[in-house]
Amino acid sequence: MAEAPAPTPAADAALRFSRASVGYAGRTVLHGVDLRVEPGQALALVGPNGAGKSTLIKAVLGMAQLLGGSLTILGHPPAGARGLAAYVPQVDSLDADFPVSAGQVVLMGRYRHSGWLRPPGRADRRIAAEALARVGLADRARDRFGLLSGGQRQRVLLARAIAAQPRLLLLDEPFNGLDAPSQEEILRVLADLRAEGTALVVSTHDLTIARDACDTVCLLNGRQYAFGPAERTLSPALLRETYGSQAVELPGGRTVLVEP
Ligand SMILES: Nc1ncnc2c1ncn2[C@@H]1O[C@H](COP(=O)(O)OP(=O)(O)OP(=O)(O)O)[C@@H](O)[C@H]1O
Repeated sequence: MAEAPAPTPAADAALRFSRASVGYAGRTVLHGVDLRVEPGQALALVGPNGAGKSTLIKAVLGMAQLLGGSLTILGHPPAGARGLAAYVPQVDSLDADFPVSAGQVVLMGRYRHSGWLRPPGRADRRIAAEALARVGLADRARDRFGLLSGGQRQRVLLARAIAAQPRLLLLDEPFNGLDAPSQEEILRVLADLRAEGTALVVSTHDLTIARDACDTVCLLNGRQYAFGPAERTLSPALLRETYGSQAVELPGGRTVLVEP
């Protein structure tokens, strides 16, 4: 009798939260997080200010505490996932006066490969130069980072993360205050990275980007309100539940977010 084939173990998700609570100094700021992102998929984190979007991203990076449940990155806990994930911070969270060139910022993305004490080698410099070219800024390597436009600085930060060659890329409001060309350039690069199998987590207030550029959406406001395909999750009813009166439904069924 032919032997039954051994069951194939399910491939590890790029990111998985199971009934997770996260916070700081023992205090939970976000609970009930249950989601999964597959390689090559993009997840949008959507919720009002203070909802916990950045905290969820920081938990993946080991910068916020996991206070309950579980969290794995390609099957590893955050402490064992060094090098698998890279982070693109909000551009206005960085000191623009920091006296470094755009090329030097991107090269920082290679330090986890070369180590902080060893100077980056030729291969590191080539990978960093390719990353800068990928975001359309090959000719700006020598420009001072702080003198670039906000959109260009955001693209340099994306290049720094790409240079780290991550399997999971986390972006904290990458489109905030960006000019249209920079936004389009970033969306194009993100689509290419997904096609190569990189998983993305993007926090955003932009419902159009969440719907058009992401497969799944997680609605957050101190807890997870919904997680699932973008077209189902971005419904007027779920947005109103998450945002309260900040979510306004327009004639035609479109929902927009307004400041309180
Ligand atoms: N380092 C920290 N220590 C303690 N509490 C923090 C820390 N960072 C954020 N918080 C708190 O955690 C909660 C969630 O904040 P978080 O920055 O994750 O929200 P967010 O959804 O990213 O908001 P925004 O859209 O305004 O960036 C807030 O109440 C905030 O005050």
